Amino acid sequence: MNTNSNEISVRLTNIKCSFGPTIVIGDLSLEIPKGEIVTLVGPSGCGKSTLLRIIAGVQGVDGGSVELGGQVVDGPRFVEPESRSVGLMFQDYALFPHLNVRDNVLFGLKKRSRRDRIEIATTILRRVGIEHLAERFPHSLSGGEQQRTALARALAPEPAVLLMDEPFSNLDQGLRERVRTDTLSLLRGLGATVIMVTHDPHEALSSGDRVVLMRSGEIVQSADPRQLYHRPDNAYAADFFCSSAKIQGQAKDGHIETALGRFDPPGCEVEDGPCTVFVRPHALRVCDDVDCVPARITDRVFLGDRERLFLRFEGLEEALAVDVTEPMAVDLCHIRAKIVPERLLVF
Ligand SMILES: Nc1ncnc2c1ncn2[C@@H]1O[C@H](COP(=O)(O)OP(=O)(O)OP(=O)(O)O)[C@@H](O)[C@H]1O
Repeated sequence: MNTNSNEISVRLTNIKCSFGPTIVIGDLSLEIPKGEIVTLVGPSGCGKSTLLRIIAGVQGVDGGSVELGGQVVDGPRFVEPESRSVGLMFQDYALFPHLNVRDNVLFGLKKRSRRDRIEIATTILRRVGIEHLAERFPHSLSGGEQQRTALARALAPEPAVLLMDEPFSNLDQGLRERVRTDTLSLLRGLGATVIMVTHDPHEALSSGDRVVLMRSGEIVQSADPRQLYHRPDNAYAADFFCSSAKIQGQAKDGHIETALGRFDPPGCEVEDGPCTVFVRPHALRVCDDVDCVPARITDRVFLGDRERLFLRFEGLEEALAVDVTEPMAVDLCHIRAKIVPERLLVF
């Protein structure tokens, strides 16, 4: 796989797809450079899997065009899935139960000589770290080993783009994080172009070079994970990646007046008038400075490495969450806290 980032590996131009009267993808455009790992995230039914199926060629478009490696594969002309250089990896891995690990990997390499196929399979099994499992059958493998077998099978033909649909969701939490980290570092090392579907906001942020947030068949925002999290374009994107308390504000000359004080949030150009201020847990800090505001603790959730406190401030209906890492007395009822203005979001 190539890592020349100037080349576009996948180009979707104004694509549309409907099932009967239901528009599932409506006028969507997206470019993915070679070597980029993109996570596609959004609520259930927003069209993530349909988009993968369109790129794979198992679903056609009703309008627009799909290009892979500079070649049109759907739109004015249609290229069959088996003639597209696309690797697929599904949530359930779809391994062939009657074939051992090596033969599962060999399956996708039919067009080559037996000797070449064995050499390629051995190399990829080694890269993925399961060479020692080559003779084993899928039913005898752990979830993580099955995941690696499916990954090896998808990568063996050196596809121009690897499409992964919820590839880690079958693994339990502890294993999931480790397998995800290992898989992504392997894919980055190979310079693979990857589109990975997930419905998990944290997985999307931690896995993608770029995160594409979808809603109802459209792209809401496509950005670097940090930008998407810290500077979302709109309230939907802000809420998708982090729950926030919303407080009413009044904007005037770049300042925002709220029940918790007057702030100048950075990078926010809000028109004068009423606005909604999103207060995420990390936009609040427990402290004892003179400008801190007293609050009553209404609820606490112990999370191991931190504790989430819910604070009720005078003049605010909604409790605001804040995370603390220092142990707090269990009978503590009152506390003081203040806003970190640069972490506020205003819409
Ligand atoms: N073959 C089909 N015929 C009719 N409707 C379909 C078909 N495939 C998908 N849909 C509908 O298209 C919409 C998008 O489905 P899709 O599977 O792409 O969503 P998704 O974002 O991947 O959801 P999830 O996260 O739940 O898997 C859904 O409303 C689904 O019911």
